[in-house]
Amino acid sequence: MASALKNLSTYDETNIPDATELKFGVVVADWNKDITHALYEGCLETLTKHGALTDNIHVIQVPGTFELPAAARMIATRETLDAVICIGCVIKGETQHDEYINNSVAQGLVNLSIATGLPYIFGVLTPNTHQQAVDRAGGEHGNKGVEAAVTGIRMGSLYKEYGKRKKGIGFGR
Ligand SMILES: Nc1c(NC[C@H](O)[C@H](O)[C@H](O)CO)[nH]c(=O)[nH]c1=O
Ligand SMILES: CC(=O)[C@@H](O)COP(=O)(O)O
Repeated sequence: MASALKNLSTYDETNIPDATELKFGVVVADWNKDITHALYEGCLETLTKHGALTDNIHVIQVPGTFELPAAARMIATRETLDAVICIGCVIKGETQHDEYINNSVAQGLVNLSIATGLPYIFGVLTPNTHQQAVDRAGGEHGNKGVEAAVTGIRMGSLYKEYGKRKKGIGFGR
């Protein structure tokens, strides 16, 4: 459903687990900093609103959206996490460069999620114009960072419950 029809900041708050025990990685791209920092603020505010502790939110910055999967994997290797939220904004230019970035990052994060079991959240805007990005980074269509945080909490809670093998049974954490 288009963001114009479903505000990105609107969600059922009765269907959100408590995040107090959850640990998050948050990776933020520097490109389009005005947008990505607004997304990050929305994400952080939502995580803490639902109980996440700031000590359990590990934040790193990368040059661009294309670098999100690699950095997400790095932080997931260094820290014991329940979800990794990736934040970026790729604005269409004159060439197809945006498509290569967006498709690669989306596939890369899905591959990481499936291969490791740990949830990697695609908090990336892929607008045609800067205004479309503004509208989705706290503007008239809400904040994609809020949506990414809600997804991270829900998926992180599932991972904590179901994603880790019981000790002594097979591989994995
Ligand atoms: N044009 C945008 C980029 N481009 C940079 C790439 O993400 C990457 O850093 C570069 O290709 C080197 O690997 N990145 C964004 O996040 N947003 C853009 O609009
Ligand atoms: C999506 C991008 O990397 C963008 O800056 C590239 O712009 P262009 O396609 O005009 O080179």
